[in-house]
Amino acid sequence: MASSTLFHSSLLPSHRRTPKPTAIKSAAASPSPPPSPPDTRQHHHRLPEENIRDDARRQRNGAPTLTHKFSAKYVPFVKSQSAKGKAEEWYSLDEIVYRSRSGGLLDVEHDMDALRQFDGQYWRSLFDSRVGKTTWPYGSGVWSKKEWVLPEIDDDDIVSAFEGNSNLFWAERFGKQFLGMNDLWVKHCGISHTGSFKDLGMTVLVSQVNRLRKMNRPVVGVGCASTGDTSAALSAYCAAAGIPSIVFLPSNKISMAQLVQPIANGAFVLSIDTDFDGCMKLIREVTAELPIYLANSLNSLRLEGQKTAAIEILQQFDWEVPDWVIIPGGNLGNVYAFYKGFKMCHELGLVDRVPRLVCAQAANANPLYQYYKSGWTEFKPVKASTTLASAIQIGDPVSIDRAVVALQNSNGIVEEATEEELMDAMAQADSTGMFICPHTGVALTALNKLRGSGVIGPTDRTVVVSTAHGLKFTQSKIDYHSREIKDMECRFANPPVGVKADFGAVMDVLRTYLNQAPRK
Ligand SMILES: Cc1ncc(COP(=O)(O)O)c(C=O)c1O
Ligand SMILES: N[C@@H](CCOP(=O)(O)O)C(=O)O
Repeated sequence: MASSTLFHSSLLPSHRRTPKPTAIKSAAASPSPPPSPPDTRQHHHRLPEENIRDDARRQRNGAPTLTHKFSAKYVPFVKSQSAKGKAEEWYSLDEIVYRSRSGGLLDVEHDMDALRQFDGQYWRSLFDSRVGKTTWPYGSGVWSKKEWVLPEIDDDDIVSAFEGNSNLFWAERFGKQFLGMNDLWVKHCGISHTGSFKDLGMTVLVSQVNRLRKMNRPVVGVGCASTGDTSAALSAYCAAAGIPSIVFLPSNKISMAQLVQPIANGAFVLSIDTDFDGCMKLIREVTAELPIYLANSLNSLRLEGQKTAAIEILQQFDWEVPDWVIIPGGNLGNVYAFYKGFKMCHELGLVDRVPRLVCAQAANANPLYQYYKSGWTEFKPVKASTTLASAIQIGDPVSIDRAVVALQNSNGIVEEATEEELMDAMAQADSTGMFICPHTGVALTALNKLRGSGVIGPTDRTVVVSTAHGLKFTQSKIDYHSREIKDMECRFANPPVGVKADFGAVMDVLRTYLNQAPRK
């Protein structure tokens, strides 16, 4: 599935458009510029054996020495952001560590003072200058923000499929017809190399593993537990770099399209007779014993890549902040990644606020929703029941604390969707030209409910994050359109009509159809 970049600013109401930034902060005010993108125009006489990495290397060698250094490190994740101070406990990103001394989560902390030496206009212009190029590694939507992601990694160590730069789709008809909205957008993170947003995080994690292996650190392979998308991304990026990957999958709980991805990419696939939470427990135990690097979002490196989708949304709106961003949640790393991306843009002066976040869960796997409804008083993991949104069938999310920070600091909301609601929402969206996954159906249901209650207004600029490609979940669509889902009316089913190979019979069904078909 090819990634595409569509900037729809010309479609926006004119009051929503802002002029493109032109100048960067004056040299006198800045100590020294961060790396700017290589000018590939000088290098169209590439030797036959050379490639884009060579172009980038040559460009670096000719560049003036940079006195300015950006850096990042692991620090313990703190729930109360106001309690954030100078962390006494920290780790280099070259260490293999997933938990703080007290057993809590870690976070990647950037040297914000160094980044702050450059103003928001500078960063906006730098990021904008890299969009749509093939320059290594900036052709990737993730690595086009390299200074904010993994500033210290050598470009040669990066493993990238030029992920990101995904389409921000103006859902004109869906918004108008089903929600009475005129400014609804769908960020298609699933139109990506392996068909989900996981590519954004995996390029970062596998690149860092590549670096660690070159440094002779003990990493024999990379492993994850998965509901199908993390495993697909992990196996593809590892295969590209020649690194062994090991995936733990709950048997019979992921789609066929997802299962075949790691198999085809040469991963060592374990199909385990448990659910995702059981696989997650096992991979944590295994990675504590063996030199297998943990690739789930418990590993905070992943979120550094995933946060770039938030930055990209702002960029695609010419750095205007949408009112709402709605994200389906399972293991709950992504909602925090979005928050982090928005917060960095705010703190570094690219935008003036963060949008309100909504996290949407399947009612059959809703521990965050229940926690939210309790007024954040009591978190209880649940036993997740079967849901057609199978990638978020998770009852004990590892990033629960991160999600709470993201929601509390963005005046956020948590919503839930029943099986019927999420499938109907998916079918309605598909009927307007999309082809979304059931998880995006969960997010659209949340939007529907918040529109219904008036919390989201008709003109609010709203972005729904679509997390995976619909082609990964065709069986659920087939079952819906065949009305073969137990206890579900399948109101918007559109089954094919069987007809004899006979002109009269074909004409009869066409006449009936044309008499009933809605006219525009
Ligand atoms: C397609 C899809 N959507 C949404 C999610 C939820 O993301 P997170 O686990 O970061 O909450 C996942 C994975 O969990 C997923 O694979
Ligand atoms: N949906 C995920 C579940 C695991 O999430 P992760 O972000 O912690 O890796 C998957 O596809 O496996």
